[in-house]
Amino acid sequence: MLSQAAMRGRSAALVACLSARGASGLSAAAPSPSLLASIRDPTLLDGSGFPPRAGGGVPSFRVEDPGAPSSGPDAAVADVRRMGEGGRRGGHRPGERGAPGLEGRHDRARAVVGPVEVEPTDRGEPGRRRGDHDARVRQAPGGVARRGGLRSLFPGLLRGRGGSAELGGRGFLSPSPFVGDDGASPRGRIMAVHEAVGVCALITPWNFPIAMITRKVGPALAAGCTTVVKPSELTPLTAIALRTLAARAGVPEGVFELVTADGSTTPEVGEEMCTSPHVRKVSFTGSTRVGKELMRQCSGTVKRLSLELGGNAAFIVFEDADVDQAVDAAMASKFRNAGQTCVCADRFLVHKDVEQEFVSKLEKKMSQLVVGHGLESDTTMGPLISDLPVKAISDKVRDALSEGATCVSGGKPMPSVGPNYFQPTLLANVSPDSSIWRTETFGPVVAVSSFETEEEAVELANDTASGLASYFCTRDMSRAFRVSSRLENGIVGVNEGIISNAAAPFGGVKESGMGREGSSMGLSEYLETKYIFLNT
Ligand SMILES: NC(=O)c1ccc[n+]([C@@H]2O[C@H](COP(=O)([O-])OP(=O)(O)OC[C@H]3O[C@@H](n4cnc5c(N)ncnc54)[C@H](O)[C@@H]3O)[C@@H](O)[C@H]2O)c1
Ligand SMILES: O=CCCC(=O)O
Repeated sequence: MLSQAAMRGRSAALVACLSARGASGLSAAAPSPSLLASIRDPTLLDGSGFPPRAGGGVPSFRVEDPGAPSSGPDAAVADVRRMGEGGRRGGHRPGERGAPGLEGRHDRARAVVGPVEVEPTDRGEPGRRRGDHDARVRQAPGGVARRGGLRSLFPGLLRGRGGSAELGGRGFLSPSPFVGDDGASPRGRIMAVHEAVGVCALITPWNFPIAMITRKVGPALAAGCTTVVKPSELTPLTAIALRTLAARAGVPEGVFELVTADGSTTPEVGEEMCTSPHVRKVSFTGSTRVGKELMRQCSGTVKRLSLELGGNAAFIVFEDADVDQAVDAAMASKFRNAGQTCVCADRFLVHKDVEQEFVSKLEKKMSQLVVGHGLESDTTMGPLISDLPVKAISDKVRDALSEGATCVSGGKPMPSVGPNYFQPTLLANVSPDSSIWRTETFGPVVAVSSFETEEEAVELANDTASGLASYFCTRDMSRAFRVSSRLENGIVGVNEGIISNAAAPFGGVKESGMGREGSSMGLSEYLETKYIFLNT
């Protein structure tokens, strides 16, 4: 077990080491002018509370507002040189645990308000608003309410495990007598203690830029670990704002560090994190392709590894389903974040007896979606993250149609709204061999295929390498249990499309990854168990 001081040293060493390569390898994030103009509190991005080190030739990279009507003129970018700039000192008593420290501080209001103003522009999704009756579609459960839940959950769990503010999770787990194989009387005590894993490198995606960080940093800090976060190059601003708020709330330096990198330098930073002997754990959320590469890189130093990877969720509507309820669940699951959610329903399997009713009711609901910029008050579906997925999804839709699918609605980009928008799209008669069925879509396309028997539906749902989430709708309780246990997924939603919750274990099986986030299992990912035999 590393002492806290040693962990701090190592965390600092890691950051220094990354930073030493910074002149060539690290970049600073700078918002595009239109993005900067829409951020109500730019001081969240300027590093107040922990002054950035002077330039040092660190290059900057542009961060675009995905919802902007066009990319806009390439005017001078603001100087928001940031992070990853070396060898900071600082103390992290595990009892203090930075992220929970956000609670109850005078900064709390800003902690809630600030990133909301950054996040819709950083990644484009509309936020939840007061009196919002469309919240199930509009909401970001990666959004602020759940982030609050994640922050407060882990310290509570830690206390529940016998840890305390002072012990920092190192409370003894029920000592028990040691009895030898010969059955002789006890000759000692078996004890087990939880200890922090150590320095954790955390790599996160763009689609929920705050929640994907707090899901990792929250339990890591609660366990007494120190962290270095590398956010997506597409959404570094929310991470910077979060780090600024953490510093303002009193999280010591060296405990929650941030390294920003652009697309070209990211692999180098990732490799450093995965191969450094100082890093004891890597937790990655992102694509299966990158996750597999990081897993390979981590093998050299046998790191603890958590992988939250891609999905391709099936959504089954059985003949006994309440079709209205199924349509609501489908809307919530599919159109959250414009379909850019790892647990979004992708493959809709609908029993042939209710297919027509389901498709026509879903089409009607989809026609009510309002597509636009996330900061506009009536928007219920925002943009895709860039024009690359617009092109990829257009190609998949075109291929599906050429393979016999029919386009019930949508099917096209929306250049009049902006370069990154795609119509909410409903395809019927989709072949299970088409690429839109076989690979994660990450966009607002409902692909429907029909089935006749439960056996067939389960087989089609499981016929994929991914195993993150699946959903099904039924009014038959026996079927609910039977099908839940047969689906090869880490998460199953029954008659419900939104399944994320801070208190629930979130994660996948098969090629969707390993480990869980949220719940007490999310905390265990950052704790080692040490067995101590005390001969009495
Ligand atoms: N299972 C989950 O909980 C979960 C949650 C959110 C997103 N996802 C998945 O993430 C994907 C979308 O996110 P994305 O496009 O940001 O994924 P991505 O894999 O492209 O990027 C994720 C992160 O990895 C970094 N990265 C990319 N190449 C790297 C490399 N060679 N070394 C180190 N880091 C590298 C990126 O900069 C980013 O920070 C989807 O597949 C989605 O399903 C999964
Ligand atoms: O994109 C994946 C994470 C979203 C969620 O927590 O539901």
